[in-house]
Parts: sequence; structure tokens; C-alpha cells
Amino acid sequence: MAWSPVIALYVTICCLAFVMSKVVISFLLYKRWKRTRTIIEDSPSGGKVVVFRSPATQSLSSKAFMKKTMKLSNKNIIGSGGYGTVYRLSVDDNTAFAVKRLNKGNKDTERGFERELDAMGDIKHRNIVSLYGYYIAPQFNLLIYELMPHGSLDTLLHGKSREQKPLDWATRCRIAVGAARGISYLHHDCIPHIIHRDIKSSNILLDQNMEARVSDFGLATLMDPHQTHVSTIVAGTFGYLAPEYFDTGRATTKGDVYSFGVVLLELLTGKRPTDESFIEEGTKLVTWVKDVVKEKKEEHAVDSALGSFPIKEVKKVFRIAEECLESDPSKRPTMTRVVKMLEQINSIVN
Ligand SMILES: Nc1ncnc2c1ncn2[C@@H]1O[C@H](COP(=O)(O)OP(=O)(O)OP(=O)(O)O)[C@@H](O)[C@H]1O
Repeated sequence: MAWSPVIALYVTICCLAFVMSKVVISFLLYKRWKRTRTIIEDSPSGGKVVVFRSPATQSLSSKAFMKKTMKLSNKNIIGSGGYGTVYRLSVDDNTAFAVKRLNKGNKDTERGFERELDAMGDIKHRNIVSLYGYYIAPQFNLLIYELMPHGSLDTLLHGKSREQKPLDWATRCRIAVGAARGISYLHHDCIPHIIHRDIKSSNILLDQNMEARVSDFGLATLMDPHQTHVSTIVAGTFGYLAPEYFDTGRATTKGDVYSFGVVLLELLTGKRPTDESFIEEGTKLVTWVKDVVKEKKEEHAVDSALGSFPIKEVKKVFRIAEECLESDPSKRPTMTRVVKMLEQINSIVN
């Protein structure tokens, strides 16, 4: 059946309007995307700096960042991990950032790497360490993060410094619920949903108000597994990995829930999952705690540095940890549920 010229004209106009609207929308989205970032190509090094615009990065021009970065030395190091070294980068007396220098990833994955970083820059939550920008160059990559003045939960719980005061019960509870809210946000509120894959006490950092912030989200997927240290099997860290991960190698939100359960045990007992005493006794933190809870002797497992603590609340947190550590992933609660359960602990205000 032949179309009348009028219908053919209508169809042509509709198709053109459709294509034009797509082009205009893409252009506007690109303009908006550009407005939220400062991008500088550094021709001598072949590198590129991208700074996500926000009130916190107003003082950080890409040029200033490049200059300061080139001057970073060993005395600026604040930590190091499987993915690289972390430096303190001070812009002025009041402004500083944490800069992570990454061991170089795979060249083929560079485009995907940039896309992932751009997406990570859009994630903002009071319990997540913000990514402020990045630098990509042929020799190395840098990630610019918000600086967390109180360092990591791992150092606060297990650090050797004698001046350091042990964390009290109320602070531990606040850290637990803050970290849980951060993970829950990644799992349930981000689109697409994000599985962290490496929840552990050294990836829970503390801001100026001792509020917990989850860091390193997305890094486990970004980095080539062969570039990371020996304790990382595909992704994740020994002692925190859910048992099913060893069989399937698949990261899931329930795997993060398990790792968070291990962090809860660390907060309760003050012991690392890889504590030497467990190896000597042929057990591990999770098994030891399960036995203690079964015998209703939780008070014997509590961190001796804790001083006084409300035993009823301690028992409740042990029970929440136990649920997170169920061997069957389907029996573990979601992180939203974990947040709700923790919020019922009296020492947790707001
Ligand atoms: N944004 C930050 N602010 C302050 N200190 C930080 C920041 N990021 C990392 N650190 C410090 O640097 C240390 C090393 O961090 P990094 O994330 O590189 O390794 P990790 O978490 O210890 O181990 P892994 O690389 O296996 O995850 C942290 O334990 C923390 O003390």
C-alpha cells in the first residue's frame, strides 16, 4: 500500500524531530557533565587531571594540583595498601586532601577506568569518603579523596600508639551504624547498585566528627587483581571474605554483609580476624565468637580495652553480627535491615 504524500511528510517530520531531540538532549547532558568537572590535559606528561567541582574543591585548581602532586614525597605518606600509597596533599593551612597513587592498571581497561571514576565522583553520602578527582597518566594514576583526619578504624582498634585512647562503647556503636548506612547506600540507593567487595576495618575511615566513612568502594572492580597484594584473592581480603566466595568467586551484596559482620566482631572483641592467637589455636575469629555466643559467655569475648559496657547492648550486637555471618547467604539480612537493627541499640542516638 503506497502512502499518501501528506502521511509520508508527517512520518519524515516525526523522525527528524525524534533524532533532533536526541541530539539536543545528549548535547545538554554533555554540557552539564562538563560544567561539573574541570579537565586539564597535561601535554608534557601525556596525563589528564579531572577535578569534580564542589565547595570542597574550590581551592583546588587542576594546575595547583599538578604542581603540588609533583612535590609529594615520602614524608607526606599517610598509609599504604594493596592498591598503592596514600599521601597527604596540603593546599593551604586549612585545606588538605588524601591522594592515592595507584599501581598502574591494564592499558586496555583505561577507558572503562575513567568511566568508573566519573561515576564514583557522583556518589555523595555522609558515610562515604568522597572522590574529588583523579589524574591519569601513562606512568601512574592518582585518586584525590576527602582527607579523613582520624584515619582508619583498623588503626584505632589495633594501632600500637600508646597515647591513643581506646574507643568507648558509644563511639563503637556510632561507627558501626555509620558504616552500615554507607554500605546500605551503595547497595540499595545507588543506580546501578554497587557491591563494595572489600569491606574491612582499614576501609572504614573516621572524619573530624568521628563519623564513619566507607572508602575504596569501586576500587576492587577497577583494579587488575594481579596488581594487588597477596592477601587479595580476585577481590577482597582474607579474613573478611564470605565462605561462598571461595567456591563461586562471585561478589554479592550478601558477601559485603558477611564482611561487615566480621567488622562488627572486631568492634566487639578488639581482635583482628587474622589474629595470631586464632591461628595458634587452630580456630578463627568467626568460629570462636560463634562458640562463645552459644555458651552465652559474650562478656568473655568483649575487648578488654573497652572498660565498662552495657552487656544487654553488647549481646544484641553479637546477635546482629551472627546474623550477618550466617553461612547461607540467603539467611543474612540486607544492609538496610542491619541499619534498622543497629538503630535499635540505645547507645546509638540519631
Ligand atoms: N581518604 C583518606 N584519608 C585519610 N587517610 C586515608 C585515606 N585513605 C586512606 N588512608 C590511610 O591510608 C591507609 C591505606 O589505605 P589504602 O586504602 O591504600 O589501603 P588499605 O585499605 O589499608 O588496604 P587495601 O588496599 O588492601 O584496601 C588507610 O589504612 C588509612 O590509614
